[in-house]
Amino acid sequence: MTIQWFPGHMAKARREVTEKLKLVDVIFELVDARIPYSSRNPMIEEIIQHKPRIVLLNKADMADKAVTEEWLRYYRQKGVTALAINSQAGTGLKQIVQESKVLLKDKLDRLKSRGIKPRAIRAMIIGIPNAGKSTLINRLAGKNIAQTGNKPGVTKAQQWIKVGKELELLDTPGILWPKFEDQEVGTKLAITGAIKDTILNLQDLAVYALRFLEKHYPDRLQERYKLSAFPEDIVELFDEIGDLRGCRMPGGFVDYDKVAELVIREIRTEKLGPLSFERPRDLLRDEATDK
Ligand SMILES: Nc1nc2c(ncn2[C@@H]2O[C@H](COP(=O)(O)OP(=O)(O)OP(=O)(O)O)[C@@H](O)[C@H]2O)c(=O)[nH]1
Repeated sequence: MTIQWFPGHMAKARREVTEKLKLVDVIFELVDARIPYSSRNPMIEEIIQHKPRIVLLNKADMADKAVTEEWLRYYRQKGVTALAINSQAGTGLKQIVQESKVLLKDKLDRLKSRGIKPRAIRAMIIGIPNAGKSTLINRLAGKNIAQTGNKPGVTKAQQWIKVGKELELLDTPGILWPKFEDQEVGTKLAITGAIKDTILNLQDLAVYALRFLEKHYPDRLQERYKLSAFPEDIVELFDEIGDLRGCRMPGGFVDYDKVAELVIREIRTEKLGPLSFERPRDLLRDEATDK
């Protein structure tokens, strides 16, 4: 979905989420497991206040397993419940209900002690565009309710979706904006396909991605593009990939736009395997330098 996040739109999105907050016991904050930091709303804590929250690292099938484990540990250390899930295949979803019960145990016990009949836990999903909110809603509902893909959701009366006996989910998710004013965040969102009609230059994206792969996944890069060694100069790397894949302009020169497009497409379609573009240790380093 392409949303123009003007201040007015942000205020409206925030208002909508705040309104719905009153209806639920717990928030499911959906992020992209490949970029858990960049795919978050920068104001999420401020917006949801003290509402219990579970962070769902979605698209875990596309992320580096070992790095996802690091993220889970990172959240655990912060006292935040986090789960790795794949909404498309439906893996990890049972745990969402279990963890919600754990998180809300005190509240439910309190209600019970006051003689209030136990009721289902009420939840809503919040996330930035393309995080997989509709896919998750449909999976949890067990049928096609929310519209998936990259189109704006259809506005309709709010409904509760029953997820077994113990959970009720708002059928419309809360959509919030990412921290796109940060250039690196924008780049990662574009590489992972969260920003579709990118205003960022494709060659810039590919340069960033190739440098990142060189550093963190050198073997996969080498294998995919049959590189004998890593050239010092990024232009040479573009040349090698272009030569190998026949990305040429009419005169026979390497077409760098074509190389960039190819590299980004192959990353998005997992031709280089599952990749994670940020690690908690980068974040911890940033937090340390901020102080
Ligand atoms: N591989 C993989 N793809 C997923 C997963 N979850 C969602 N997707 C894909 O990600 C894309 C976006 O999913 P949506 O459910 O439309 O995302 P959304 O958050 O509702 O998006 P908006 O409507 O733009 O707010 C779709 O192409 C989904 O098929 C997942 O766990 N794994």
